[in-house]
Amino acid sequence: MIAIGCDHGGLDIKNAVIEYLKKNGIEYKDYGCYTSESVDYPKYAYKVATAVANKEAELGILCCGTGIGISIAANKVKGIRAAVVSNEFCAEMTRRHNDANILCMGGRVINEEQAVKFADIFLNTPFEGDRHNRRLDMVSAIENGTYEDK
Ligand SMILES: O=C(CO)[C@H](O)[C@H](O)COP(=O)(O)O
Repeated sequence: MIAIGCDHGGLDIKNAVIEYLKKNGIEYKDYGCYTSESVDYPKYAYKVATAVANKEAELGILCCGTGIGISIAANKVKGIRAAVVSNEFCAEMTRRHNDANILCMGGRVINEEQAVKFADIFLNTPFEGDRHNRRLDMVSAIENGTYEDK
């Protein structure tokens, strides 16, 4: 299951991605928001990030105006690696190298077609493992307060 959410700035691209998920028979849960009324992005970041961190969802997608605020908020949840993406290369590499578990995009930065393309790449690209595991272990150690700078 894919967890998806947005604020008012990301609503249109989120809806475009939802259409893509439906067309491709990909199971998803939409955590809101659902209208263009102004809302606060941390609320939706928290809902999607906790669903991913608790393994209720395999991956998440979050959209706000820039993708930045909602990624900052999502990354406060332990175990989350949320990445803002605005090109195809980064959509691919954040899965291959960073094992990102939430894709963040900005509705004031990219269009609906790009959002669907980046989501498609993100959802279909595997993590490469190998040397990247060592680096992600270091990231986890920073998160857990056990990192030793030597
Ligand atoms: O991009 C965002 C956060 O990074 C928000 O969507 C943006 O800040 C909302 O702005 P406004 O309240 O002016 O519509």
